[in-house]
Amino acid sequence: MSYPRCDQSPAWAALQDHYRRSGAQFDLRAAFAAEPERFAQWSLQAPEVFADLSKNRIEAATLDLLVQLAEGCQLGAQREAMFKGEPINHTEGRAVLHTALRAPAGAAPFSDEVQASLARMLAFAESVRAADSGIRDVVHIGIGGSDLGPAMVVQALQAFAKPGLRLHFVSNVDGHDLAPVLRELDPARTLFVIASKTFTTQETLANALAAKAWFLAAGGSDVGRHFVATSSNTAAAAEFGIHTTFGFWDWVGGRYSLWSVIGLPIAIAIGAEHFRALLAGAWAMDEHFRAAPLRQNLPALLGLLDIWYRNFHGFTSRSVAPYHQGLKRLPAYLQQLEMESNGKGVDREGQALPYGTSPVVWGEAGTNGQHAYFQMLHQGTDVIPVEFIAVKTPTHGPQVTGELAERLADQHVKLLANCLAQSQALMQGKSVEEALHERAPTASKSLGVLTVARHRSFPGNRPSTTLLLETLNPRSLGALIALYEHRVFVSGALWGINSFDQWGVELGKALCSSLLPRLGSGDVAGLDASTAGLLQKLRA
Ligand SMILES: O=P(O)(O)OC[C@H]1O[C@H](O)[C@H](O)[C@@H](O)[C@@H]1O
Repeated sequence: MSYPRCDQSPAWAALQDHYRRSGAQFDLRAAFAAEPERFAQWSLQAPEVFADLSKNRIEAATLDLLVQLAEGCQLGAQREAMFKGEPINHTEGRAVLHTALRAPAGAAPFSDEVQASLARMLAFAESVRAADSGIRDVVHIGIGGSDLGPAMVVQALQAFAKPGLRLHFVSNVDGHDLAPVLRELDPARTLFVIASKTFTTQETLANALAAKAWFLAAGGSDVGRHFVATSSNTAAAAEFGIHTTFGFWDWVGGRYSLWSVIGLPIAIAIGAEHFRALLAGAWAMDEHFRAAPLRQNLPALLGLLDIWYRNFHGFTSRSVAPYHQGLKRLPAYLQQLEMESNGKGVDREGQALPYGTSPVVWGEAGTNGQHAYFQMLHQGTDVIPVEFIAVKTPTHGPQVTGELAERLADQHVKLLANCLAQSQALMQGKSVEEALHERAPTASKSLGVLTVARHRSFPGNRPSTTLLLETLNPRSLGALIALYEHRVFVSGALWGINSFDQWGVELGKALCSSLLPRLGSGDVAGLDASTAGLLQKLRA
C-alpha cells in the first residue's frame, strides 16, 4: 500500500514551473474576455450538483498537469483501495467503507450486515415517528462526528421533517448546552439517543449521565425505553445501562458516520424513505467519483483545485458560503470533515511533509456572511477562494401559502441575486480608475478624490466555485455531502497522508484528564507557569 506522494511525481515540478510562468499572473477577467466558451468549458453536471468552476484561476494547461499529478499518485488505485475495503487507514489498521453504507444491496463489501443494520435502524425510527409512540422530543447526545453530520442534515432537511416531532442536539460538555434543552422536556415523551462510536467520549458520557439523572429526578420511568445508543462499542453502552444499542463497525470513521446508525436522528426526523433517498444521492456521487474520467469527475476536480491553490498559489484557507439557511451548519460539518481528515503533517511513512495540507475551512450562510467578513474577502490582503452553494428552488412546505408564499419566493430571488453578485464582484473587482468615475456621496469631503478611489477600489481576480442544486432534498444533500467526502479524499491521497485517523485530538484529551483532578486539588506541581497561573485563577 505504497503510493507516490505528489511531490514525487514529475508533474509536481512541472506545476511549479507552470505556476511561475503563467499561474501567478493568471487574470480571470482576461480569461473571460479571451474565452467565450469559458463557462461551458469549466462547468459540469455531476449527480444532483451542477458546478461552475470557470471563476477559478485555472487554464487547460493547469488541468493537464493536475491530471498528470493525480495519475502519478495513482489516484485511481487509491480510490479503488478505499471502495474495496483495503485497510487504507493504516495507522489504525482499518478499512474506510462509508461508501458501503449507501451502496445498494450486494454492491459493496459487508452488504448483508449493512442492509440488516439499516433495516433495524429504520424500523426503529419509524416506530418513534408512529402516532402511538408517545414521543414528542428526541434528544441526540453526541459530539464531533457523532453530532455534526446528523445535526447538519436534520437542519437542512427541515422541510421533510415530521411536524410536531422535535429534534434536539446536545454536544458540548458545557452544561449550558444540555440544561436549556432539558427545560423543555417531559420525560414520558422524550427519547434520548446516546451517540458515540467509541462510547468513551468524555463529553457524551457526561451529558448522558446528566440526562439520565434528570430523567429519573423528573419522574421518568423505564430508562430502557427512553434511552438508546448508537455505538460500535455495544459492550460499553450496555455497561452504561442501555439495553437497546444500534451497533456499527470500526470501518466507519466518526466524521463519515452519518450514513450509519449514527444517522438515527435523521431517520427519525425525515423517515425511512427519505433516509434511503439521502443514501441513494450519496451513492450516485460515489458511482460518479468511481467511474467518471478525472476531467469530468467533480470530486477529483475540486480536490485537484484545492492542491493547486494550497500548494502552488499558497492560499491557506477556503470559505464556504451556502446560500440556503438550512445549510448554515454545513461549514461546521465541513471543518471536521476536511480539517480533521487532512490536517496532517506527516506522510503515510511518518515523514514530515515539505508542503502544506488542509486549508482552514470556514464560512457562514449567505447572505449573513456578506454583512460580516465578506469585506475581507473583497479587499483584504489574503486571497481566499470561496465556494458558493445555491439552491434553485426553495422548499418552504405546504403551510406557506398566499401572500407569504409570494413574498418568500421573491426573497429567494433576492438570495440568488446576492449569491451571483458576490462571485461576480470577487472576480471583477473595481479599479481605482473606475472608482474615480463613481460618485461617492458618503465619502469624507476632506479627502482627495484619488484617496477615496483607492479606498473604494477592489483588486478582483478572486476565485470562486459555485455549486448549484435544483432543490435541497434528501437525495441532493446526500450527493453534496458525498462530493465533499471524496474531494477531501482526493487531496489527502495526493498529499500522501492518512486522511482517516485523528491522533491530533489525543494530546489535549490526555492533558485534560491530568488537569481535571488538579482543578479540584489545586496541585500545580510541575505545570508550566501559564497553566498553573490560570488554574489558580479559576479556583480562586
Ligand atoms: O463518536 P465518538 O467516539 O464519541 O467520538 C466523537 C468524536 O471525538 C473524537 O475526539 C474525534 O475527534 C472525532 O473524530 C469523533 O467523531
